[in-house]
Amino acid sequence: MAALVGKGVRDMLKRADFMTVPRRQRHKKKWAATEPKFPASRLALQNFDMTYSVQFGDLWPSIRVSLLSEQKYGALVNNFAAWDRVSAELEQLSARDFVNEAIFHGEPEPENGQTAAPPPASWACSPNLRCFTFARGDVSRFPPARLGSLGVMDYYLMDAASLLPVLALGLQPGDTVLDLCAAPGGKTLALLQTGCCRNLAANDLSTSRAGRLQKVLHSYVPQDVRDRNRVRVTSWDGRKWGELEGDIYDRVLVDVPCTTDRHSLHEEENNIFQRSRKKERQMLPVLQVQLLAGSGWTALPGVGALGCAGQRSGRMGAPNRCYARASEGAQGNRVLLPLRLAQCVRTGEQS
Ligand SMILES: C[S@@+](CC[C@H](N)C(=O)[O-])C[C@H]1O[C@@H](n2cnc3c(N)ncnc32)[C@H](O)[C@@H]1O
Repeated sequence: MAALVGKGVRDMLKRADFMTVPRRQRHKKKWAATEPKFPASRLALQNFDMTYSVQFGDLWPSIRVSLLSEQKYGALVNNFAAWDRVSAELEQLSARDFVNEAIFHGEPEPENGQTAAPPPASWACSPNLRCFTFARGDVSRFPPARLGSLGVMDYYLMDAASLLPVLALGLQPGDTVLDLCAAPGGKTLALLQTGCCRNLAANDLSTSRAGRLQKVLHSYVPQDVRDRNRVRVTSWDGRKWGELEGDIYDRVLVDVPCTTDRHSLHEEENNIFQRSRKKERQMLPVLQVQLLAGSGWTALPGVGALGCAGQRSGRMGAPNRCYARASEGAQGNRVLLPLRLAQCVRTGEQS
């Protein structure tokens, strides 16, 4: 019928149709058209259901529950405080040091009768990290950290899974370390706790976030240790780090910006799944790869993970992953570790 009616008539009909609509309804219609279809947090969940159900398979429902539940913290013991007293106090709360348990008392019990995969022969964990968590199903909270007798805070509350990249980096005494995307500083602090850093460069593009990182360092690390470890905080664009300093570090942690999944599921404010941030979200994998490249990462034949990060770009948004690069031994072998949420599940904690 549209083909039979001339343009002038169609315009007239449109105008007539418009004029028959009462004023209030007209206004309502316009408002409804500009309103987002659903909240960013719902869009986030939809995205995660599509992406992660494929990536994590049977594990996804339990990860989903944990992401939707209240965050459960781990208490990273500050070795620059009276760590033995702090550990004892945390034990009194019935919390357990999951790092110590995993390293010295073997792998956690495999679930559903599955056999736990043996750790790779080359696996070397960063030493001296102590992080307490409450047992599965125990939703107790840690009291806020306090200033200890040595003038620094007792422990740092963080997502226990955030410790995994630091453990996986396998720091050795005397290492020079770069933390390329460091703020607000949980992992930087953990790197210092190992006691292995001869030099630590902590960088973050955002000056305000780098300021938060400085505050964390001041609250947790004594001045002489900061001086001794030559901790340097910068606010450069990590994509250009290679041009500025070249490849001079033994260990590099690149904790790339990501879809901050828990935040995206719980908060509308500053949510990367807002429609206005679609482009930014789609570009995240590109930024992640640029940061990896900027850190001096060179893709080796057979290392597919770097490509993966790029391929997963637009459709679903960026995968939430931390990448750690470590040079190993004289051959300079590099490992790229896509640390997935599944690993948090293996620690027996909610991520
Ligand atoms: C996942 S957060 C890092 C969290 C931090 N590692 C921690 O454990 O507390 C990613 C960080 O990357 C920073 N960032 C984004 N683009 C960057 C760039 N081009 N160069 C350096 N840092 C960047 C963001 O400001 C953000 O603080």
